[in-house]
Amino acid sequence: MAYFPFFVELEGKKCLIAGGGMVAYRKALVLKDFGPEITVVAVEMIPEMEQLASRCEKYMTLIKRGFEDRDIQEADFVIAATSDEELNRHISVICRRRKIPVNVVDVQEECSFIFPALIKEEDIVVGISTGGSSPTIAQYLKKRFQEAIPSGFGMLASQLGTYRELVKEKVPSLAVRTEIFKTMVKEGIRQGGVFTREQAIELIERKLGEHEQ
Ligand SMILES: C[C@@]1(CC(=O)O)C2=NC(=C\c3[nH]c(c(CCC(=O)O)c3CC(=O)O)Cc3[nH]c(c(CC(=O)O)c3CCC(=O)O)/C=C3\N/C(=C\2)[C@@H](CCC(=O)O)[C@]3(C)CC(=O)O)/[C@H]1CCC(=O)O
Ligand SMILES: NC(=O)c1ccc[n+]([C@@H]2O[C@H](COP(=O)([O-])OP(=O)(O)OC[C@H]3O[C@@H](n4cnc5c(N)ncnc54)[C@H](O)[C@@H]3O)[C@@H](O)[C@H]2O)c1
Repeated sequence: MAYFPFFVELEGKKCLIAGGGMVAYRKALVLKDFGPEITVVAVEMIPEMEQLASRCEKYMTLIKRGFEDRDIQEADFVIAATSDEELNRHISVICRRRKIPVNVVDVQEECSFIFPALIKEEDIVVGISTGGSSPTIAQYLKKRFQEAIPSGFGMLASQLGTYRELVKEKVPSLAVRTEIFKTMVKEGIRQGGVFTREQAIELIERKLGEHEQ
């Protein structure tokens, strides 16, 4: 059965990662761009994890010791990535019991959520999953989609996001608003990923004028 891609706000959420090896590090690296507070509990950390934590001091805490059940108490979601399979399974069981979403890296039956192959361009996020059938296909599609996304597209989306309130305020009709947003995207792409506020205001006036006639 296919998995549904909920897009969840992680900013300020508490993430616990058990394990401090390369697999745990890769998860921390991906997640940090989505703003959760990450706590890593592991007997040993690879230097990459230490460096990442010192770069993201405010959002990452490293605890060097063995995992203890109480570590999940505050967590909004958990990733089990230790080299101890038995422990990873145990973490999955106690999280599920408390309805805390849990991912056990590479062990689908112990996951309540799985990781997609991910493309992130600022606020544009593409998550590709095969429901676990073939992570290699997910990775292959990611490369293809990455090539298909024009450069600067994330920046353009963020920019257009800042005009949404303005358009909603000035343009009462949903149909005209939609037309304006479509024109902004088309023009933004043509202009290499930029659509200025002045152009937005000019476009709003023009479209309002056209629809008055
Ligand atoms: C997308 C990605 C994200 C990430 O890991 O962050 C991811 N796996 C990636 C790569 C990858 N993983 C594996 C290979 C080796 C080739 C192969 O086995 O196919 C490769 C490719 C490579 O490394 O070249 C091994 C593997 N993975 C799982 C199993 C268990 C099993 O099959 O039973 C085994 C066998 C272990 C063994 O044989 O022992 C299971 C899962 N892996 C998932 C995600 C979830 C389902 C995603 C989906 O729906 O497709 C799920 C269910 C759970 C989870 O981990 O969340 C990442 C792409 C990275 C990127 O973005 O570039
Ligand atoms: N490296 C890979 O590419 C890869 C790929 C797929 C699956 N895996 C699996 O994922 C797991 C992690 O891989 P890795 O390469 O990061 O391993 P690793 O050996 O580099 O790291 C394992 C981490 O688990 C920690 N750990 C072990 N027992 C612990 C405990 N009781 N409490 C807290 N922390 C504990 C260790 O301190 C270490 O930080 C392994 O089970 C591995 O088989 C690895």
